[in-house]
Amino acid sequence: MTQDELKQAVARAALDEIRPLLNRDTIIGVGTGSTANLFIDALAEVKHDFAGAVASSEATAQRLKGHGIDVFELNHVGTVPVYVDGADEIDPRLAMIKGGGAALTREKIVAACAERFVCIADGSKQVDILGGFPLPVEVIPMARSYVARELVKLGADPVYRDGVLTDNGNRILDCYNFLIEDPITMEARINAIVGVVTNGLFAARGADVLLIGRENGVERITA
Ligand SMILES: O=C(CO)[C@H](O)[C@H](O)COP(=O)(O)O
Repeated sequence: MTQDELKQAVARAALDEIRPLLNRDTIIGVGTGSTANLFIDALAEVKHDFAGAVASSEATAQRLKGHGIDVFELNHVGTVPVYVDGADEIDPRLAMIKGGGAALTREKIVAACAERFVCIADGSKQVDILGGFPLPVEVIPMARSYVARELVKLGADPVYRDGVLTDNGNRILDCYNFLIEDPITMEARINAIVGVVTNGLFAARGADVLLIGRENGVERITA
């Protein structure tokens, strides 16, 4: 199976996972990226069975609206019963690196407002230790150099993601050569640097359910 087929399989499995939660008042939290896009396409098939969605990025909002799914502002919704999103890496405790698509801050906000986080990923995303994928850090533009120097002190090799502006008008530093033994502690340490908006470690609030796509089918793992 190709990586796209594995992503397709987990997107459909996510629809089955959330189907029992759907009623005409249900608002779903929806993530960003190629796997989340396939989930949105699957969700469109049942769009008359729920109220709408909260989007974790402008791109996701556009895709949802393109399917005729209503998009709600998070401030008007409060909590959502479930948030479905992909990941760049996920470890055995279901801590993740996210933000390859630069949507990490809004993703983390919607995830924080969700009762359950369902992560959908192909098998290539599963790792023992996070950090093979460069950890994204969203920074206030004027703090970029300062934050980079602080990240070096933590052991990372930060690289400015040239030409990328987040939906929040900020910049991204990607931390290379940075294996993360203790994701909960590192998430907090990076977030404590002045000028950091947030980082792509989703560890304090990781996934509750992982639907992982492999050659022999989709495996469901709970935290
Ligand atoms: O965090 C993300 C975007 O900011 C995505 O969830 C992550 O990059 C995975 O993307 P894909 O499903 O395309 O592999």
